[in-house]
Amino acid sequence: MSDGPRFPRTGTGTGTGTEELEHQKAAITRLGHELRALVEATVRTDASPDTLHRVADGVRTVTGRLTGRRRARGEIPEVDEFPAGPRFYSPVTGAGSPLAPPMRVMAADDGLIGECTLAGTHEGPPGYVHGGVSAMLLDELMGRACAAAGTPGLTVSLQMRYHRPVLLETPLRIIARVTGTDGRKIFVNGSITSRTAAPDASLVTAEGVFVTPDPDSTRALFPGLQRVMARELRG
Ligand SMILES: CCCCCCCCCCCCCC(=O)SCCNC(=O)CCNC(=O)[C@H](O)C(C)(C)COP(=O)(O)OP(=O)(O)OC[C@H]1O[C@@H](n2cnc3c(N)ncnc32)[C@H](O)[C@@H]1OP(=O)(O)O
Repeated sequence: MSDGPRFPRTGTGTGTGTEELEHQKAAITRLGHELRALVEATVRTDASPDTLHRVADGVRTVTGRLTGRRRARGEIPEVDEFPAGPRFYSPVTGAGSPLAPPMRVMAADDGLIGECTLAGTHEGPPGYVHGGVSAMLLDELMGRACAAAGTPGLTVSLQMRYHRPVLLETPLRIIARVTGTDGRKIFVNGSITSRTAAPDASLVTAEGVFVTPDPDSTRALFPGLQRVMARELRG
C-alpha cells in the first residue's frame, strides 16, 4: 500500500451551513447546465454573423454579472468534497463546468464506473470524440479511482490505446480499476466502451501510473488542502 498521506474519503463538515451549501450546489448545477447548452449550440449553429455578434454582446453582458469575490488559484470551493468526492468545476465531472459532459461516477465492486454522452463540444474527427477528450475522461476517472481506494495520487504516466473511434451522441461507459500499488505508486487500468453498440468491445484502453506525493510535496502543491482539512476538523 502507499506510504503517502491519507485523506478523508468524503468531505462532510463545512464552514457554511448545509442548507446554504445545497442552495449553492443547485444554483451552480443549473448555471452549468445552461452554459453547456450554450456551448453546444455555439459549436453547432450556422447562425448569421449578425446573430453571432448580438449573442456575443449578450454573453459579454451576462459575464459581467458574475460579480463578487473570485476564488484564488488553488482555493478549493466549499461545495467540493476534495479529493475523493464531487468537484463542481471539474472539466470532466463538474456539474458547474461548461466543459464537462458531465460524467456521472458510480462505485463498482472493484473500481469506478463513469457514464456520459458526448456531442459537438467534444468532437475531434467529424462525428467522433476527440482523442484528448477520451484521455481526459480516463485520467479523471482513474485518478478518482485512486482517491476512492484511499490512495489519492497524481498522474505520472498515462498510456492510451485507441482501438476504434468513439462515436458522438452515443452513451458511453468508462471503467477505472486500481490493479496494484508499490510504495507511493498506484497502478490503474481504464477503458471506454459504448453502452449500446457492442458493449463488450473496448474502444479505448489506458494504463496509468499515479503517485501519491509525499507529505511535504502535498503541502507545497496543495496549500488549499490545509484549509479543507481545518474545515473538516471544525465540522
Ligand atoms: C495529494 C494527492 C492529490 C490528489 C488529487 C486527486 C484529484 C483527483 C482527480 C484526478 C485528476 C486527474 C489526474 C490529474 O490530472 S493529475 C495532474 C497531472 N499530473 C501531474 O501534474 C503530476 C506531475 N508530477 C509531479 O508533480 C511529481 O512527479 C509527483 C509529485 C507526482 C511525484 O514526485 P515525487 O518527487 O514525489 O516522486 P518521485 O519522482 O520520487 O517518484 C516516485 C515514484 O514514482 C515513479 N515514477 C515517477 N514518474 C514515473 C513515470 N512517469 N512512470 C512510472 N513511474 C514513475 C518513480 O520512479 C518513483 O518510483 P520508485 O523509484 O520509488 O519505485
